[in-house]
Amino acid sequence: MVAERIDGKAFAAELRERIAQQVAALKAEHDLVPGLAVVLVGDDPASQVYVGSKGKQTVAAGMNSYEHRLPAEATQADLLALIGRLNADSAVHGILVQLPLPDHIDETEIINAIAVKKDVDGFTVANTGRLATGQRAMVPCTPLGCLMLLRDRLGDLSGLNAVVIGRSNIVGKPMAALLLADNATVTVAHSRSRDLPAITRAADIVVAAVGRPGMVRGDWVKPGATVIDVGINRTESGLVGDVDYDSVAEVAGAVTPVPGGVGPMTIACLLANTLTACCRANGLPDPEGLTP
Ligand SMILES: NC(=O)C1=CN([C@@H]2O[C@H](COP(=O)(O)OP(=O)(O)OC[C@H]3O[C@@H](n4cnc5c(N)ncnc54)[C@H](OP(=O)(O)O)[C@@H]3O)[C@@H](O)[C@H]2O)C=CC1
Ligand SMILES: Nc1nc(=O)c2c([nH]1)NC[C@@H]1CN(c3ccc(C(=O)N[C@@H](CCC(=O)O)C(=O)O)cc3)C=[N+]21
Repeated sequence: MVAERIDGKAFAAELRERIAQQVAALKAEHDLVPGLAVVLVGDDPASQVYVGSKGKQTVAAGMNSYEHRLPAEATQADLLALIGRLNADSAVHGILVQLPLPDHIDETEIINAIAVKKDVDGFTVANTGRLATGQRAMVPCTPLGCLMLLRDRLGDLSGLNAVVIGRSNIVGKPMAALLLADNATVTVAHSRSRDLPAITRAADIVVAAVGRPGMVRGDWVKPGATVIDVGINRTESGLVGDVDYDSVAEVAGAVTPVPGGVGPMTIACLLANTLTACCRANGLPDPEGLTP
């Protein structure tokens, strides 16, 4: 058996097309243009690439993009002042502070300074708590993108066994919260988990968000399972995920590639969240099909 290759790149392109149509309607009917501010501190090359493609795709969807690049030496006070200005700017509906931040910056304080309604990453403690308790939240982009791919392939997730490998605040934990809200039976594995291959072999859904190239292999996977690879690892042989694609594809029912899987969905969901934030800021209903 050869697994279906889940084409996240194509799915993301369709999603961006739908978003562009809804953005055009918002402009025509309400004279509103969603605005996304992206803050980048320092000159990390990977972050530069992401921020660049976020800006381009934001504009391509008909929204306004505001880029704020600060030097690596920027202080906590500089960043807090910038976020304060963006919070008060009515043209800005979404704010994203690219992570990681330099070591001298208190990341938690910066994230929680973002207005909850403009927190398009869903990283503030308020949105995290809202997601965990089933209240209307801004949902982190990467897990939201993974959920869309899973629902598209599997339909109703009720009762399925899902294993999330990784428990970070930005991927693993919100992924687990979304799967639980969709009535999956959720296991969260991490570096202290014992016998990970046995845990994943019981799963109908595996989401790997670890940062270890090729960790999940074919003999870790239940035949027919759906495997979502969040990992982005830069190696000598190029960009690879946390899943050993070739061996997993011999066993799984479907698997996302890297590149071309979850990554493009992350950026499309950032645009989705920016549109959602703009609608909510103006008392309009949530856009169709872009929220969980
Ligand atoms: N495609 C996309 O859009 C995105 C991709 N990424 C990528 O996803 C990956 C994960 O990112 P992120 O969540 O931020 O990473 P973190 O480093 O914050 O978290 C990694 C998690 O993996 C766990 N882990 C580490 N080693 C093992 C192991 N041997 N066995 C089991 N679990 C292990 C850690 O466990 P413990 O908690 O015990 O330390 C931790 O919970 C990275 O490759 C990152 O680049 C991230 C964001 C977006
Ligand atoms: N505040 C914040 N929010 C984030 O969402 C955030 C962040 N900080 N810091 C870094 C991580 C990582 N991340 C990715 C986005 C797109 C791709 C992506 O488009 N990847 C392409 C390949 C890109 C390439 O070739 O490098 C793909 O997988 O096909 C990957 C990773 C968002 N992150």
